[in-house]
Amino acid sequence: MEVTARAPGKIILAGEHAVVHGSTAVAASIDLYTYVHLSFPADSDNDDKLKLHLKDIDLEFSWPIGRVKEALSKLGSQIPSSPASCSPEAIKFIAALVEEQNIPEAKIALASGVSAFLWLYASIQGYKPGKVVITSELPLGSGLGSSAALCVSLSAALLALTGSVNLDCYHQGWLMFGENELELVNKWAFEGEKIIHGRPSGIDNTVSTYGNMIKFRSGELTRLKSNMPLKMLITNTKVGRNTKALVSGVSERTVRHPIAMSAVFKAVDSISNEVAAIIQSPAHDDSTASEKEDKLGELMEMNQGLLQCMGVSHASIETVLRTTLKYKLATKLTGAGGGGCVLTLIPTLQSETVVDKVTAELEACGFQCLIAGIGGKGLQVSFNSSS
Ligand SMILES: Nc1ncnc2c1ncn2[C@@H]1O[C@H](COP(=O)(O)OP(=O)(O)OP(=O)(O)O)[C@@H](O)[C@H]1O
Ligand SMILES: C[C@@](O)(CCO)CC(=O)[O-]
Ligand SMILES: [Mg+2]
Repeated sequence: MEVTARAPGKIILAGEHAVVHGSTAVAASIDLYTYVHLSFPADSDNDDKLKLHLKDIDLEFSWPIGRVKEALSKLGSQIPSSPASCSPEAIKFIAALVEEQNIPEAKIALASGVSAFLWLYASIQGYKPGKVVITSELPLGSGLGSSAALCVSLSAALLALTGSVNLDCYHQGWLMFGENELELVNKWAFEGEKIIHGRPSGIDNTVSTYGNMIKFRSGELTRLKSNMPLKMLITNTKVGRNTKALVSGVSERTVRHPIAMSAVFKAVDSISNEVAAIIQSPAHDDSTASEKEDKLGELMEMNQGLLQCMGVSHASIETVLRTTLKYKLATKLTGAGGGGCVLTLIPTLQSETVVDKVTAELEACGFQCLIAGIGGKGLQVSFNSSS
């Protein structure tokens, strides 16, 4: 038995960080995916290992399944249908299993992803030998939700082979889960995100699971029906950063300045609600379409100012802002900030020459630009071994 699951990355149009503190945020999936392939050895193989291959990072891990069982079974068994948090005690046992693998120092950021893998695997599949191969089209640790795409695709592949999922409809070899299964995957993915992020709001795993465009507040999801074609230039500053550290930095600032920060979060909440309303409102002609784009651009600039207030901008992000401003284009960071990726709104009537010029100028600074499709499908699985 084998399965492949894929889950998309995301952009946040408004509300990152503030969403951790109860504000509304708006996010959309993008057409870059993380793929997880899960297979079990045949009984005749006599293979008693749990193997993890991070293919594009060129790292392979292997644990005797008895070793995983010895480390984790003292904590009692998990029930696949009841997502549970990884306790601090379990984190310690898992950290020991990861340490045994001697991840090279330059790739040590992957340790939290491998820990999330071990927790999700043992919780959903128990102590069964198996092999997981992961590939990703997303840049890791860059604000495009690589951690959530990993946790969603992994939880889905693991749950798909428990034999208790309903498959909803057929789409070019990729199948979609039913509503109850999506909810279960999303809950497990959130538990994985907790291991990687510390204190996630849940927006990244939710948009990766459900796809399209969503409004999210305090764990509540509202699906948005976009009435606006959106084109965003995504610039990867290639400055490495870590979502966990940035999220805890904002929390520390909130402890130091509770009243000021609460006003900032309230302003972000209003911006996100306005962004959601603009995206959903119909445009009757070209002029209302361009008015909507102007408003959206202005709200993105306002949100960026407030993110700077929270302390999550970065010199590289400011360089992107200055560069795009020369072409009168609105820009904000996306995801946790501190480097990573930045969004620039490209108005539908914008000439290609301007897009080419701004891209060339950004790439001359050493950044990497891409235009991704926005608002596509969320999680999908395939039982076809060739996909
Ligand atoms: N394909 C993958 N394989 C292994 N680990 C991964 C993979 N994708 C993500 N991770 C784990 O997630 C970490 C990056 O997560 P982080 O939340 O910091 O960034 P992000 O999710 O890309 O951005 P953001 O949370 O701002 O959207 C990596 O360092 C690694 O531990
Ligand atoms: C920074 C943050 O708001 C978004 C990261 O993509 C963290 C979270 O919501 O979990
Ligand atoms: Mg993340």
